[in-house]
Amino acid sequence: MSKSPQFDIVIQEQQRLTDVLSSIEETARQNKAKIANHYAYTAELEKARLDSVSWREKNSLTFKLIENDKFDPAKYLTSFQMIDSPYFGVVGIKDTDKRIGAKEYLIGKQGFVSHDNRALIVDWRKAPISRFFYDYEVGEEYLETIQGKDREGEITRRDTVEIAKRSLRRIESGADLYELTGGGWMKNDKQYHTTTDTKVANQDHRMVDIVSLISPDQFQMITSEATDGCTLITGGAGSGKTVVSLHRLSCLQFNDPGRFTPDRCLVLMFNKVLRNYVRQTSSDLLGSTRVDTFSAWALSAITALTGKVIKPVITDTLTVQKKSSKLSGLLARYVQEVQEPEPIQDLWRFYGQPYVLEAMFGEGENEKEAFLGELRRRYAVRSQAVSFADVSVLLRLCQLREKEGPVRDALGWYAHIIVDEGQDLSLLELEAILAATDKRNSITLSADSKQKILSWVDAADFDIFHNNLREVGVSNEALSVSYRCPKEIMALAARISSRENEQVGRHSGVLEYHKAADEENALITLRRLVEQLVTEDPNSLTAVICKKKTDEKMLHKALHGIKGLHEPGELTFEPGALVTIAHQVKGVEFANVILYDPNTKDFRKSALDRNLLYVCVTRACKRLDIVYWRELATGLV
Ligand SMILES: Nc1ncnc2c1ncn2[C@@H]1O[C@H](COP(=O)(O)OP(=O)(O)OP(=O)(O)O)[C@@H](O)[C@H]1O
Repeated sequence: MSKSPQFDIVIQEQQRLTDVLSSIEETARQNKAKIANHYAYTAELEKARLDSVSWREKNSLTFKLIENDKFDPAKYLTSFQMIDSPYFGVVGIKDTDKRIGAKEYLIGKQGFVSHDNRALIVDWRKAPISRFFYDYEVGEEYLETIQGKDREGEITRRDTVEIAKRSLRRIESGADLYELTGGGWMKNDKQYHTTTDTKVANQDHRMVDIVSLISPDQFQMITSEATDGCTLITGGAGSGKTVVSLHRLSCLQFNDPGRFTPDRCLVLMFNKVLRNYVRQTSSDLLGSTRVDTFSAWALSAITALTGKVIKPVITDTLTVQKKSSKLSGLLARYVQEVQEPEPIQDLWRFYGQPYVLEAMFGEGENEKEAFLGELRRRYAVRSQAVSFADVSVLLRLCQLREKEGPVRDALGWYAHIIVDEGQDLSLLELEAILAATDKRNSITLSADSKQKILSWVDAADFDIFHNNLREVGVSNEALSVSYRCPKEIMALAARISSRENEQVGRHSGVLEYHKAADEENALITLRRLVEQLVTEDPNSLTAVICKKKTDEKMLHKALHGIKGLHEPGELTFEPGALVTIAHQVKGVEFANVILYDPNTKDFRKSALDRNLLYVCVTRACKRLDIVYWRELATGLV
């Protein structure tokens, strides 16, 4: 039997892991014993107090119990949760200070101090030390201030290790990759390992954390000291805006837990699909912090402000008018001039003001009259029929009416809010979010103007809000490398978006066009492709994306019976294949995307359609297939 080769680095790292694991176990054992001793002593004191007949002795024992409780080891001995995968990074330094000299740090998702008081693992959020890992290359000289002292030296090592179920699986060291395979440890050249590879291996296609992969510019944004005011993160599709925002909040919570408690933090996502996509990772990074859609949060904020539970009806023909930025200033004027105690009646009266009607309809006298008539009817019958478009107006109105100060979950409350996909929020929505933060207005806002896809939101709103943010302070950060899509797909995306500075992806993938003679043949091609992709790699996830809801149903029928095809309805991120529409996929990603029939009628030359096309093609992590039978939309040819 041939023996697998022995690599020194693997032997050393295995030994290190064994030492760290036994130290973690010994520390846990000793901590448990300390806690048990403490409780035994407490029980002894309590019994003695109960048995005592002298009040003087009872008092003395009560005092002892109070003192004893102050030193309860359970309060300060936090248990180490990451034993299966205790660290992911090894960084070596050679410090010019001889007392420090050569030293290696292990970087993990939780810090660990052993029973004999050695800091064995450093939490990745402890910036001064973890910066050695994230910010420097091997051979680079560093100059850092750590605990008030300037430190100089050279980085001697920067390796990434993968440990699963307490065993070492992989080491990336410089250009070398050591990997445990079925046949033992192998050494290969390092290849670009995408987060999709991790998803395929885990058979779970929701967002994965990137702590071991964070780039230097991402690390700077994540650990930025600007904790007050707004941090605006811009960047093209797949540049890491969402993951950077989530990791940034995780850092804030770690470094200032008293201020950024989970109940004072909020993460707002574009839609339910994106919320479900990030939830697992966000709860690992952010604990019980609420992650929700804007609408769900806004409804609960209205309840917090008014005590009313609102159930919006979906259809509203006046969405564009109700999302108009002009309403923002008019709400402030109305609140000054009119008093109306019932919140929804207040909303109908607001819309009925002449200056509001003017702003909503301009010269359109007939529309004004019709709307006014409807408002009078609603006011008379005390109608509660609020639409989704009314929600942000109502929320802002309730916030402006509130005079008492902070209201939990609704006004002046949050220490930090993350807003993802900010370009698709209206001015009123953005203002409501800002008003929900406390005096320090701490927000991370991510946005990409080339991914604005909602027709009822005015593109100028985001710029107005950005301009207004100057009052609370705004720092602008830009991400420029796309991590999601392969080169070929990014080159196509850059053509669609006409984005000159779009940096092409770092890895290669597949981009293929499949022209069919007619719809029937296009469906045959589609079926063949889906079958092929699902069979070739049953652990990956393929999304078939079309423009219209009616096509979604038709495609589902055409693919019926394929093994691994997801049921229609809410998207899940299990392996297999799914059919969805373009508007659902913003913010999420799939290993393979098949874009079905992106023709010139469905994707016209308008900016919105171009943006939607850009969103569709940039969802693909490995492979993009375009199946078509009509004239291809501009940008795709
Ligand atoms: N430094 C990195 N190294 C490797 N992968 C990364 C890195 N940063 C982000 N990624 C991966 O790139 C993908 C895109 O990240 P993310 O969804 O945060 O981008 P985004 O800018 O929000 O994209 P979009 O605008 O399309 O929503 C994810 O799979 C993420 O895990």
